[in-house]
Amino acid sequence: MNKSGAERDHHRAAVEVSKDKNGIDQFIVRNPRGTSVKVSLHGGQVLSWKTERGEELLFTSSKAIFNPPKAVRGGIPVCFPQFGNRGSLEQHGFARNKIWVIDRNPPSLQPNDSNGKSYIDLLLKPSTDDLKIWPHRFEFRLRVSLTVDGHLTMISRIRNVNCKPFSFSFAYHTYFSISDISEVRVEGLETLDFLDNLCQKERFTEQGDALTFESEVDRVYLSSPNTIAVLDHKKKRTFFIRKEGLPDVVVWNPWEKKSKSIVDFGDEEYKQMLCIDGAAIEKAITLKPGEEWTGRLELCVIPST
Ligand SMILES: O=P(O)(O)OC[C@H]1O[C@@H](O)[C@H](O)[C@@H](O)[C@@H]1O
Repeated sequence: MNKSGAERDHHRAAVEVSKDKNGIDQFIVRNPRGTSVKVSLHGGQVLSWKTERGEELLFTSSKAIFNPPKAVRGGIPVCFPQFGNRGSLEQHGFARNKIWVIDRNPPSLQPNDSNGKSYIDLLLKPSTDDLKIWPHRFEFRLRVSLTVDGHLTMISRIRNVNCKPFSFSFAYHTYFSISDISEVRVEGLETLDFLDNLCQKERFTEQGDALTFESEVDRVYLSSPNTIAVLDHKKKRTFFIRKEGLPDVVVWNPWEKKSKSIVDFGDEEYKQMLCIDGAAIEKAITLKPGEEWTGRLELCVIPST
């Protein structure tokens, strides 16, 4: 067996397949230290990211509805080809509400991406019904991988396989699990401009301090640095979000009143979650025929004092 074949088998051996209660395949990608990521074919959604001690790093609502084709409240659903209600499609686009397929013969990783990673590739292509509401042929390859040190990387490659250009927006809608929203601060968004979804998407400028939370927040920060940190004082851990090809960052917490209006979300659960999404929203991505776009997100968590 040549090296790349052996390497591939190693990656495959690290992936376990199971079915959710609706019979839809989900995959658990493990690294040698026991860190794991669970990915569902439903929505191409990451549902869980656990440390070697079994600690869950992503939030999923206790009221989440596992009823395809609806996306599950939590984890990391992918918003494509539209973010939010900025367009004529359903909220956050259709990708999160589709059944994806697994690619059993994925192309090999870039040399700098292959070091000790276990990974899985999911694919989405538009159905005839999708083409009626969004008439653009695309191929979406989502690679979810885990390094030996437990870093979770998601790489989306979207290719235009049509004969005319199309444009889209995109977000990795990441629900971080936190101790308490009042104990958390976000660094990396200071002094940036943002569009406030709570004020008709009006543009404001953030002040010089790290973000802390004391009421509902629903914002798109523009042209952000490529590293953002979420510091959780009570849990004594910090999430680092590193992104490429994703200039914007969404910050969302529904707070008390909005939480009560979301059916698949507990009244008090806003305290234990914070969505920080690597995204491309303000300036739509346009692909000419044959062109491909890549959006990369790397998440890691480190203990802090
Ligand atoms: O309930 P959904 O469709 O998953 O969206 C949740 C939230 O997602 C956020 O990203 C949006 O900025 C919010 O406006 C929205 O309420």
